[in-house]
Amino acid sequence: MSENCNQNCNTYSHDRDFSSFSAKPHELSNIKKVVGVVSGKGGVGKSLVTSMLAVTMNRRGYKTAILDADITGPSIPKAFGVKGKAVGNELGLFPMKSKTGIDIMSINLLLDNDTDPVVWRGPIIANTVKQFWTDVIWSDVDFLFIDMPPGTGDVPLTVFQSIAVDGIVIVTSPQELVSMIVSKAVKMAEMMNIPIIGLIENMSYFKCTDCNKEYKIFGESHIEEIAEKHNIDVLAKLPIDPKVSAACDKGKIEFFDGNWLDNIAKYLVMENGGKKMKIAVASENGMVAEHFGHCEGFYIFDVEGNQIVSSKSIPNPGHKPGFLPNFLNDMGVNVIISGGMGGGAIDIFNEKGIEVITGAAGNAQVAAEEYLRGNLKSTASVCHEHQHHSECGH
Ligand SMILES: Nc1ncnc2c1ncn2[C@@H]1O[C@H](COP(=O)(O)OP(=O)(O)OP(=O)(O)O)[C@@H](O)[C@H]1O
Repeated sequence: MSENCNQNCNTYSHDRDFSSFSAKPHELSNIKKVVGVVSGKGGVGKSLVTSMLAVTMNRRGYKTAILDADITGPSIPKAFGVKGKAVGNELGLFPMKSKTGIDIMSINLLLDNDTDPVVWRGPIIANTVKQFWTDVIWSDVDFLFIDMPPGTGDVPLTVFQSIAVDGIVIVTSPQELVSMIVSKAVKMAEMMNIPIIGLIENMSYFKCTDCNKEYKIFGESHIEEIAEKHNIDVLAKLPIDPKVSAACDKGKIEFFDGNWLDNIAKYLVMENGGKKMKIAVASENGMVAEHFGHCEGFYIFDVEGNQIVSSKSIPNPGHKPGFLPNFLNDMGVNVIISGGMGGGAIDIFNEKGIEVITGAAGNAQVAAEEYLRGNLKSTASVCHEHQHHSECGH
């Protein structure tokens, strides 16, 4: 890790230097950035945030992976619906792939029975995590997210000593204890000289779907004051969302709908120097089309380093159920922007790991540029057949 960095620099751009860590990654691994997700105490949604971060970056076209270091409470495979046993050969152990291509390694993918409890002592747990780093072949990973063991005790400390983590995200919930818990996590990061990317407050509020009112179920948040005290950023506030917990329970976290992690995604993209991606905009006379399925054509914008470097316009090849999302996926599109879109098309895009932005309007290129600046948020609006006479691309 760079000598120039201290915990206050709030950046995690480091040259990969593994010399000061006790464990080296597998020689066939190629990992660009390692982001640890920590919590001062259990049950605040650390695993959920880890999963959503990996999904969010995967949707942006990055190769992402999750190392489930929460050995005694491994919940990542279940959230992704990944079952079975990870395989290995004489070279090493291979992670298992989620439906949208996220690499996952977890103790639950090695146990005979995933309901077997892991009743190991701290050093064995820490050693297992170390092996997930040294013995697993993580090939061509842009972002490896580590779901850290909960708390700030011996096990996470040993893991941090072993693995070259580029930065950590601290997950909290809005409770009285938070100030103390965050302080502990910050101190741990300081001791290890690991940059803190920022704070994520989970279960921040609950939004009533009938009246749209927000209720602070766990009380008022003090996250801003806490963040200011430690000179770190609040990157996201996640609501309590029954759809999210249902998605976890059904193994479908990859298909969550929500843009709560856009800020942190933007930050990670910038820190990675931007990247190549393709944005498609459903268009009508150069403007964002109101209805995806029956749009005139698509602008395809090639992006490098967060800038549009080229664009082309292609006619709509025809509207058949399910056809267009697959067509755009085959073109390597990572993001689709439209006015409205049918639920069926949104589901297929989500399954393919393509980010969907609906509710956009105005000039097509400006919409793509606004997306890149982080200013274009999806309204998540779904067209229904009766509203648009089946024109939204079901
Ligand atoms: N914002 C949320 N909305 C709805 N459900 C949530 C939310 N956050 C977490 N949950 C649910 O709460 C449970 C605990 O979350 P999770 O496993 O992510 O916590 P954790 O901090 O990793 O726990 P531990 O530290 O014990 O491993 C899960 O069932 C998850 O689906």
